[in-house]
Amino acid sequence: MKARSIMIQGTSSDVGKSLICTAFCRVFSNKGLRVVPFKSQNMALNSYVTLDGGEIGRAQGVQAEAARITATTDMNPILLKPKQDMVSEVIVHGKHFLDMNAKSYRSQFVQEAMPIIRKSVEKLQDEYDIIVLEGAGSPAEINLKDRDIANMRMAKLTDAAVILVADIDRGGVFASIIGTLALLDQDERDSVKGIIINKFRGMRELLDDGIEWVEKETGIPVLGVLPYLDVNIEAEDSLALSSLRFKKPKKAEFPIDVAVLRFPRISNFTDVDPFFDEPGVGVRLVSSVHELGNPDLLILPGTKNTMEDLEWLKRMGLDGAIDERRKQGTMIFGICGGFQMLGTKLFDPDAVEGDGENAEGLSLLPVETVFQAEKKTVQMEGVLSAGIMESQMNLNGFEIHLGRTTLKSQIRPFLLLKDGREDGAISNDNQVMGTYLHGIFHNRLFTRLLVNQIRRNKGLDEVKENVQSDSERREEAYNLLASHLEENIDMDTIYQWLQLETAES
Ligand SMILES: NC(=O)CC[C@H](N)C(=O)O
Repeated sequence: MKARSIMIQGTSSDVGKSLICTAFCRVFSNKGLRVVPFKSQNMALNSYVTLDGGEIGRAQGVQAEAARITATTDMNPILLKPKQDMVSEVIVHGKHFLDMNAKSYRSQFVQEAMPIIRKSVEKLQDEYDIIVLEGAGSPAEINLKDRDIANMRMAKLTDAAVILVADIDRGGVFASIIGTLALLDQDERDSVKGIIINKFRGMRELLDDGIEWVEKETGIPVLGVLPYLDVNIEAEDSLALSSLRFKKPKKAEFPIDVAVLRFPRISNFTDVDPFFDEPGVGVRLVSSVHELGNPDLLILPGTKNTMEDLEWLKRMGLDGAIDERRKQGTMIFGICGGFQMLGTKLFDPDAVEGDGENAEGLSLLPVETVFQAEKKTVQMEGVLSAGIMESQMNLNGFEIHLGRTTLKSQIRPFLLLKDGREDGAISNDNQVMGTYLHGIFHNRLFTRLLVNQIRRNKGLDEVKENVQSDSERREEAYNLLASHLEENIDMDTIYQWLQLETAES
C-alpha cells in the first residue's frame, strides 16, 4: 500500500516546522508505524552526512533518527546552500550538482527538479506507512508561487493532509493564519486540515476565545496549542541563531566563557551545542572586537565560504584581536572552515570559493589549504593523536569540505583517521587546534576533557559530574518532544485523517 502523508507547513519561516516534524516522526514510530521524513528542497547551511556520504539538510537527518531509521538522500533530494549573495550551491541526491544564481535556479532548474523529487517521493511511498513532509517558508509567497516546489505542490503530489503551523511568540498569529489561508487557491485551502499554534508562553484561558474565532472564521480545526519548549534538538538553519539560548557569562554563574565567531556564512553551527550542557560554561556568539572580550575558549566554526568570511574577519579587525587573545592564553579551536583560517595560506586556484584570489590566513597554525572542485562529504572516525589530552580516545563526526589542508612544519595532526589520513593540527603548546571533523564536540567525553583542561588552567576544580552520551541525550529529547506533542495536540483526529487505528481503538 502507498504511504499516507501528513505535511507541516508554516505561516512563515522559523515557526517550528522542523521540530514538529521531528515530534510526529517519533510519535508515529512509537506506535509501531514505519514513518519517514521528507523535505523536497531545503535551503540551509546546517548539513547532515548520510552513511553513504550524501549531504542533506540537518533537520531531515535528525528527523530520520527520531523516526528510528537510517537517513538517506531521498528524504531531502535537493539542498541549496547559499555561498554568496544570490548564489547557492545546488546539491542533488546528496552530491554537488552545480552553483547557480537565484534567477537561473528559478527559471531553469525548477523544471528539472520536479522529476528528481517525484522519484524520491515514490520510493518512500513504497517503503513506508507514513511520510511526514515538511514545507519551506510559507506557502503563500504569491510572487514565487509558480516556482514553489516545497509546499503545496508537494501536498498535491502526495495527497497530504496539511497542518498549518503559526508562531504566537512573535505576535500577529491570527492575521498570519487568516492571511496565509486567504492567499491560497481554493483546492490548496481545502488541503489544510488543521492548524497548530506553536511557541505559546501565556495563559491558556486567555487564548480560548481567539481559537474559537479562528475555527469559526476558517472552518478548520485548531488541533492544539503547543507551549514553548526549550528542547535540545539541533536547529535547521541560521534563522534559529537569533533565538538560541546563548548564555551570557556572568562571572560567578559561568566561570568558563566560550565565544563562537558568527561568520556571515556560518555552517553547521550546531557543532557547538554540547557546550550548552556543560556545567559552568557560558556560550556567546561574537561578531566584533568589542564583543570578543576575553574568552577562555574561542571557536571558529565552519563556514560555507572560508575566503569571504576570512575577509570579513579581517575587515572587522578580528585578526589582530584573535592574535592578542592567543598571546594572553585564550584557547583557540577551528572547525573545518575555521580550521582553514587558522593556517598561513589559502589557495583557490579554480575559484570554487570566491573569485580565485589567494589569501593569508591567521597564521596560528603552520598549515596551508588548497580549495578543490571535488567536495568531500563523509562520516568519519579517528583517534586523538599522541599527547593530546587522553590520546587514543575515539572520536567520530563528519566532513563536508572542498579544501585540502597540509601540515607545513613540525606540528602534530589532531586526529589519526580510520581511513589512514591525518586530520587537523595542534600547536606545540596545545593552545591552538583545528580539525575538519564537524560534530567533534558531540563526543561529550572529549568536550568534558577540554572544559576540564581550561578549568585546571584557571585553577578551578574539575567538573566531576557524569557525562551523558550524545545518543542518550538525543533519545531523551525526541521522547520529550513526542510527549509534548501528544499531550497538546488532538492526535485522534490526525489518526482519523490518516485512516490509522490508534493504539486505544
Ligand atoms: N564545512 C566547512 O566549514 C567548509 C569549509 C570550506 N568552505 C570548504 O568547503 O572547504
